Amino acid sequence: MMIRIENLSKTFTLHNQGGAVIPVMEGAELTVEKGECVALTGASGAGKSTLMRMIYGNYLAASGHIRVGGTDVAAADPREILQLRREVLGYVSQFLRVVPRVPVLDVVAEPLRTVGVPGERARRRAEELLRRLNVPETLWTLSPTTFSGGEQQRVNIARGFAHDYPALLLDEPTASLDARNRDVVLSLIEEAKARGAAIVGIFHDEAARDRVCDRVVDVTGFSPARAA
Ligand SMILES: Nc1ncnc2c1ncn2[C@@H]1O[C@H](COP(=O)(O)OP(=O)(O)OP(=O)(O)O)[C@@H](O)[C@H]1O
Repeated sequence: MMIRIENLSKTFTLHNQGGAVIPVMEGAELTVEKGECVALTGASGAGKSTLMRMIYGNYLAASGHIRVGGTDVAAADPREILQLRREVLGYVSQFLRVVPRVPVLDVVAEPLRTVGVPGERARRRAEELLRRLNVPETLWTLSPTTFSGGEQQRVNIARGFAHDYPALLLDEPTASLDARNRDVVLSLIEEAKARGAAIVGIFHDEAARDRVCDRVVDVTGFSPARAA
């Protein structure tokens, strides 16, 4: 088991609405084995993004456990969460957070450098991913600030797959990609599974979901309304 969520609950406190406390999740349970990819489903507002943010440690849990490898994210301090994100838990978001003036090659190689991979090897891995994702070589030395949406997304994916994270969160990884690059991303996901990564993702692209996901979990089942 790589990711195990136990009896997880979440409330939001609306400070601008008299401190109203809204329960959004209750008693959530989810286990993702090594090499398994689980898709979160449920209508808009059901809580897919909230669950992903909780696993990544962005949102605090009201109670319960979120075990990723040997760390309980629900109880970890910020330093432990940062270490987990560097080494164990990757997150491919929908959008690249562009750092001004950092060239594409460094953006992609950075997660590898952070875990101690030597410069030359990190650069070769970055080049390999950029080539596979059809990012033209003429762009590699530029900052992605001015890139198109699809180009930025491909840089983002290359960065997210540079280090072989044991656990991965994918937020609509094929959104805004053409058929050819969509296929490359699905292959990267399949390769990550084959080397044993545990993956949780949101896939609105149903054909993509059917191809790479082993299981679908509807987060509607985690909503407190059901228990009430
Ligand atoms: N920071 C927040 N403060 C208050 N309420 C929030 C916050 N984030 C999410 N919510 C509420 O929690 C519920 C779940 O939202 P979430 O974004 O997780 O849904 P989702 O399933 O990802 O939806 P979508 O498919 O539209 O992205 C919604 O009712 C939303 O309004």
